Amino acid sequence: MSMTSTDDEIATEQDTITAIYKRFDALREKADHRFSSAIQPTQVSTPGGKLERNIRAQHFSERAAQLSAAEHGLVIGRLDLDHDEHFYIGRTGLYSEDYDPLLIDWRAPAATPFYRATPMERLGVRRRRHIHLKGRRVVRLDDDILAIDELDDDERQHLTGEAALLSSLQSARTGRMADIVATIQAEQDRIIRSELDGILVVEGGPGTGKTVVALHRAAYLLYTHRDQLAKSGVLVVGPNATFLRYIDQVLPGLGETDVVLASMGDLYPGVETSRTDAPFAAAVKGSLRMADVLEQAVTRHERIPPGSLKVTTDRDTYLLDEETCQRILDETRERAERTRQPHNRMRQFVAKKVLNELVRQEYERLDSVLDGIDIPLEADDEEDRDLGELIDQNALYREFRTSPSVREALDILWPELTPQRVLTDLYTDPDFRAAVTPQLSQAERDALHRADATAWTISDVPLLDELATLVGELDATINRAERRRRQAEAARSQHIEEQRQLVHDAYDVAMDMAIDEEVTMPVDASLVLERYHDVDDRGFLAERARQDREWEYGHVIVDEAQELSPMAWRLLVRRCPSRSMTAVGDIAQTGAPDSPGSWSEVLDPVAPGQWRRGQLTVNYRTTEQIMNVAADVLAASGADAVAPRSVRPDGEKPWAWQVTDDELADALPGLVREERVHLETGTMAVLAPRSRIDSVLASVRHACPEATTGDDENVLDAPVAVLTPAQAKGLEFDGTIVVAPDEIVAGSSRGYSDLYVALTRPTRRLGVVATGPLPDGLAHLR
Ligand SMILES: Nc1ncnc2c1ncn2[C@@H]1O[C@H](COP(=O)(O)OP(=O)(O)OP(=O)(O)O)[C@@H](O)[C@H]1O
Repeated sequence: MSMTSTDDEIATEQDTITAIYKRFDALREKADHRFSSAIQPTQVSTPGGKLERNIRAQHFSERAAQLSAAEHGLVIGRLDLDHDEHFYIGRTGLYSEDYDPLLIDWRAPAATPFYRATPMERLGVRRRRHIHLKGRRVVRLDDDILAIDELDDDERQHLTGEAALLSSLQSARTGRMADIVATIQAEQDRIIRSELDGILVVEGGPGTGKTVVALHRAAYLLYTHRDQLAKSGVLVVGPNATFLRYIDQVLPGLGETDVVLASMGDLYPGVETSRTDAPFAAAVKGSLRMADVLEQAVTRHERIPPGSLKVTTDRDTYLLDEETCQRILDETRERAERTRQPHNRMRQFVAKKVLNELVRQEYERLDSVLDGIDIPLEADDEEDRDLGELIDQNALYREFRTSPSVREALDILWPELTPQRVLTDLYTDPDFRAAVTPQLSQAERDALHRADATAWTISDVPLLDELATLVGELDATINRAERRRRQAEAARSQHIEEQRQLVHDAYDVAMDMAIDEEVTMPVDASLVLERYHDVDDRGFLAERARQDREWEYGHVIVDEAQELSPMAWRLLVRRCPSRSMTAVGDIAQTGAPDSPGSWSEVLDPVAPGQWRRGQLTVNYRTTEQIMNVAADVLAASGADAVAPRSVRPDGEKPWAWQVTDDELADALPGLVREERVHLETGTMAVLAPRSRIDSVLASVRHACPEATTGDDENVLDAPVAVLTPAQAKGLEFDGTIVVAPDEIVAGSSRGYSDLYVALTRPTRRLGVVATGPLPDGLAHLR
């Protein structure tokens, strides 16, 4: 076996690749064709016929999209096994016309050795070959020979080892994250294929692939647990909109579309925000104590007015004294607790109690008027023959129920609440706030104050969501939903026969699809039915999930998870009660001053005993030279964490430049120009403390007029991005200049973490421009 990619070998592989693409084209054409015929107007008007058409249209459009996503770099490599067997690994699985496997999907169990086999643990692999394609042309082969004992000396000298990985890491960045299916490393593969259940916390320093691995895990889980996840979808939560744009091509590129990408500010339907609070206010809002505060804030709206509550109707005026009100509230709360009903749901119950009381009082009044008639004490007493004959009790109830005065009384005792209203009261009314926050200090209480209560922030989203579960839907919404449910129920029973027919049809469609795609596994008809049945009414899964606060996802992936507050975790667990989650993060990169110091602090309260850890130890982004600088800063910060080891020895020397404050504006354009010359085509960022962003942008624009800041949604496409370290979190650039590192450190109690984040963004070149003393750890750069 030879390890060099001779022209002969390339030519041989080219023949195979050409044959695979030929088959691929045929399948793609078939999917396109099936899609076109599925969307043809049809004569069939039965529900079964429409269903079949919908299923076909959506299925084949998805299949066509999946195939189209797989076209670029369709074949990843080849595994040569013991006993002269071999097969090809690709972005999707393909069968020949005779049902022989042509290409194994990278997520299939059979592909695992491609990522995990090592010379020490060969897993039956003799050679792993990475096939590099340009379009459909084979341009290079990189071989890892694992059966080293069988090699002669000459062959050993040609060992290419990690050539494929290194060439991928050294390529210039585009401003968008790319997939890594060709070069997933063994420790990453273990995390990607880790079981679905429970919360997997993936820890790892900067650049260890936490984000990219989490996204490949989503693709793997959707492939492996399709039946479970296709119905419920996967939610990926990232820190901000720029980050989501940075990663949004990865999953579609892997053929997966049933994924919702959102930041915390998007997770409460109807409120979309990227506004942040001051760090102290954010810390108070994120604290677990807010769960109690919100509960008290809701209870506080259930009020007993001092004195008596007066109800005036056309008939008379009635008084509900304090004792009666108290009894009604006590009984309601007791029932709410027993039946676990939210506040708004109990309003009907309160109304019933109030009406009973009014009817009782009316009977009493009539008793005195109709002297001599035997009046019962309880209005709903069935024994009440004499009075019952005189009064239409139902009419009396109706009369009270529709009285504006009764409604007003109810609004005092048990008002209908919205999450927005409760939070507004908490933020704007100091007396209300003081009453419901006995567990907060005065400073914490004051931090909650806000003049414009509806200027919702990211930290408000978990609070609104928590309140939504405490108050429940409004009556009107419930009634609407109830009406809809009843109509649907009626429609369902009417069409029971048609429904049976649908299942029948779905089964036929499922079988057809199995045959069309030459898959040997039968497709599950009930899954087909569930997945596509209401396509017409409610749109695709991701859209439906995004709009529904009560949607329960099959799996949730959380990036930069170290930044999430305990209240945010409570929201996420509500979105995924099964707690099947992947949380990736690095405590050493935490920016928020009060954020948790350990994973157990945040996860034990929401998922005790249900979470486990995975570790990534190797940095694939940053060169060794740059990582050494970052590691010094990490050590100087006194953090326990150890910086990850870099696999890239190919780096250029980081530099530091000292200027005075006055010189900075003049110096920056020259430095930026020089860096861009070094980088040639690569991407670049200038990272600065928030207070300097405007002035830095102004001077960078002298060198590069298209430079822009993190507030611009096109920042990832700009040749130079001017960002704060917080905005740069999770992103990467070929070159980075860090401005005023001492101010970044002094900016918050987590300033060293921010500097560590800033220093670990570049893939190739790092420069530091200081206007003050260089912080510990950077001193020797000068
Ligand atoms: N196996 C791999 N093959 C090729 N590239 C890889 C591999 N693993 C990681 N990378 C690349 O390394 C870079 C860093 O990955 P990623 O952003 O996922 O790291 P991270 O751990 O999330 O970093 P940070 O915590 O700093 O945001 C990305 O460009 C990613 O594509």
